[in-house]
Amino acid sequence: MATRIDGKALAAKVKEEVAVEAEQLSRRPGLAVILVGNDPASRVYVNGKERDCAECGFRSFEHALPEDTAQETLLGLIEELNRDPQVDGILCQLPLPAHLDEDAVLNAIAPDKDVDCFHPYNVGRLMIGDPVFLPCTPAGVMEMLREYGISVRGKRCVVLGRSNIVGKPMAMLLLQQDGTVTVCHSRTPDLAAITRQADILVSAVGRVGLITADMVKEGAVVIDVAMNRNEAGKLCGDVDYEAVEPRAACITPVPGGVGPMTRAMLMRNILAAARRHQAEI
Ligand SMILES: Nc1nc2c(c(=O)[nH]1)N[C@@H](CN(C=O)c1ccc(C(=O)N[C@@H](CCC(=O)O)C(=O)O)cc1)CN2
Repeated sequence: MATRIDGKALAAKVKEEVAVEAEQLSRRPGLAVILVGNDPASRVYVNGKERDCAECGFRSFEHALPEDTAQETLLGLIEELNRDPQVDGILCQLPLPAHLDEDAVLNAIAPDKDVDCFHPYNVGRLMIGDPVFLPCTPAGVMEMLREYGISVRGKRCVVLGRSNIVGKPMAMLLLQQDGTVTVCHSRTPDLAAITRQADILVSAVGRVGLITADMVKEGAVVIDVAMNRNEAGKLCGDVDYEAVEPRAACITPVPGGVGPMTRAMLMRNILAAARRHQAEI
């Protein structure tokens, strides 16, 4: 039977640590959250982040904008928040409505307030191994591996998905801890032949039931980053949990795995931003 990696419990522990450290600061850290439009899932995630902020003793400033918000309006708000000394971190909830230029929006956030670690400057710093912030979802995965005593060094790591938010930075963090990393994507032929070699398998594709038992090596660590809804509308990842669990050494559930860790790592980044801002004054 595999060890179930409990992201919910670990996230609670991380947030408690962040709250204790935040008490040492001379000013409460502040997060500005921008939500454009009416996507119900985004509303749930934003509410969750605001709750996390309260638990950690942070302030949160919500900016909910209508679906038809113009690009210039959004960029104007970000400029204001970049200058606001009460705001340590700025987060623009994704996805944005289709008429908005996501790259231009993310690039407008000041790198020292970019607690999602999406700005090209911060992505570059991550690439060269000198990060300002760690990207929340991949950092959450690394924290889970560390907490459960899973060393990456010398391991064959396979990452499924090549998004800028998860797949690419995930591969980079595994590489920086001396993993031998392969990134697979929609054009990868014979996916199963590669996933079967993985000591650590990270799936971030977004397809229900993608990872079946025959694709997993006996004793592998299986990390499911995806958040899908199955036919019954139930939240699930890419991994067929019931089938894969008996083959794995360790496995993350969905929900209760990587998702809560993403939020906890965001709190760490806000704390780090606030510390830096307060040291500058
Ligand atoms: N600006 C950002 N936008 C988005 C990000 C992000 O990191 N920054 N990631 C995702 C959504 N996301 C955070 O924003 C996120 C999604 C889900 C969870 C989570 O805790 N999931 C729970 C289940 C929640 C539920 O019941 O619906 C779990 O897995 O247990 C956290 C963060 C896209 N946008």
